[in-house]
Amino acid sequence: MTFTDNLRKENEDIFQLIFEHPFVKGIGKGEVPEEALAHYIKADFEYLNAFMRIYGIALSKSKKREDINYFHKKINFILHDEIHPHHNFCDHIGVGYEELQGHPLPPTADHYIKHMMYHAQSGTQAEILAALLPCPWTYWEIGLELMKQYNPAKDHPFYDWINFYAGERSENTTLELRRRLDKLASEASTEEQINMKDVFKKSCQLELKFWEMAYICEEWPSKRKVNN
Ligand SMILES: Cc1ncc(C[n+]2csc(CCO)c2C)c(N)n1
Repeated sequence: MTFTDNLRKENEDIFQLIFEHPFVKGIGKGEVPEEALAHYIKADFEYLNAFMRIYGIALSKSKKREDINYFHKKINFILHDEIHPHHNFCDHIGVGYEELQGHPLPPTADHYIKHMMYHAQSGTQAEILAALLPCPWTYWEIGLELMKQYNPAKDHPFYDWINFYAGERSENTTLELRRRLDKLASEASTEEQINMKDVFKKSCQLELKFWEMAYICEEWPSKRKVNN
């Protein structure tokens, strides 16, 4: 069993909670409240910006040309392809993508981004990849799960979203990141491996909390909101 096989096994409970989350199930059923979709896009646009910056930090810590090329390509993929699923949600609610950009981050998205950013700034390449991997991995498996359970037809409102994440490129992103993390783990000390496991688990937990954040339209507390 590889290091990342073990990571997956140790976090089976969180993966299941993600598949069972009402937002995720709602994508499968084609029924997600409009406010939840808008809240998700507002936070996720900023999340993608942060993700690219973190790839940029990983790039700046790379010694090999091949690694520099890898992170460069991954930034490009987010810029030009990862936005398609966002457009699917925006089109469904009839709101322009630009309207949902530049909003402040709700608490959970802020926490998730700062968690990744902390490990990117202070950690080894292995630690950075451990923080990033749950992002593509949980989405790929969500895509597969929704495909299996709902087998959406072309007229399903989230056909594009589900097909994007169940597809080959989503699989390749996950498998490539796993391969890289497995290699780094094989060269890491036991202490470093324990740290990588903790970082990976926290990102899985924050993936779950991100869905919940969007579903409940989580906001920072303020007097105005408490009073009315
Ligand atoms: C909270 C959150 N988690 C994961 C994704 C999906 N995602 C974002 S960037 C990327 C590519 C990684 O190379 C993938 C799969 C998302 N949109 N939002």
